[in-house]
Amino acid sequence: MGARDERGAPPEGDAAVHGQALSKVYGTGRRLVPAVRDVSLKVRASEFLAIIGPSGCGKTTLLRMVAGLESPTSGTISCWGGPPADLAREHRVGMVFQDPALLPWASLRRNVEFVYRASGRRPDPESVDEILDLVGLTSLAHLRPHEASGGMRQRTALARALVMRPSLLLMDEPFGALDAITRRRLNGELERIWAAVRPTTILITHSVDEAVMLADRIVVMSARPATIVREVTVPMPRPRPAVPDEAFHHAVQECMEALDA
Ligand SMILES: Nc1ncnc2c1ncn2[C@@H]1O[C@H](COP(=O)(O)OP(=O)(O)OP(=O)(O)O)[C@@H](O)[C@H]1O
Repeated sequence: MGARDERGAPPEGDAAVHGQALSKVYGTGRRLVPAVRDVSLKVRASEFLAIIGPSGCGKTTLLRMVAGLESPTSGTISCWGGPPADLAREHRVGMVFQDPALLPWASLRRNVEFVYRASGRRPDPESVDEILDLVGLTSLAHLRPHEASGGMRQRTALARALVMRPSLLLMDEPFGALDAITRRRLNGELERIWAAVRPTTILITHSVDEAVMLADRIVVMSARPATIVREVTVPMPRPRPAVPDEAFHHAVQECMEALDA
């Protein structure tokens, strides 16, 4: 596999993320927990991939291997042709979790700026302004997390993940704790924000509708240990239609069938 180039584009013919025969078994001795089994997947640069599957099947484990936070028991994983940990070290990975984990004493803006400080850099005010504008927080950036709504806190988490323009955006149930109305609104906003930045993205979600609304391709996993049971391509144009169309319903149906199989 070739070396990465500076623009973040994968070398010709390579995937941005490439996992080959990935397996992960937790534990030792007689207390082994197989979490992921023989998963091979490629994610193209600027592709939006969603992962769905039964609760506890191993989705987070797979994402953690892509992030370089967990080593596979067997198989290989590379990001832009190198080890995932290299990408993380270069601050080219943005992550969003269900819990936004913001600093409670700092304003939303300072929470975004903190990403720079945590990586030993000075905050770039222009980039911070730009990302706050993109996530719709400009006029609310002075609030502290406890003064903000759940949706605002999750928008802040998204701004933190995107402010340093990562090559790779990894999201693990980012809207799982939000009410249905806020979640739906944020899905629409995420699609708009993502289209403006277009990082290579992997989203874990329990919502089939959310996966279809946002992703170019959906990987459906089996019960634990997670294996890929189906890949569903979502042929809908972007921006995605506000009202679900036939292609939407068809993709949802395909995912549901794969989950029920
Ligand atoms: N650090 C760990 N040590 C031991 N077992 C673990 C560890 N992390 C996860 N597991 C186990 O691996 C399995 C897969 O967990 P994982 O969190 O990857 O699943 P998931 O599909 O993301 O779950 P959910 O949908 O509920 O978020 C579970 O049985 C879990 O208990």
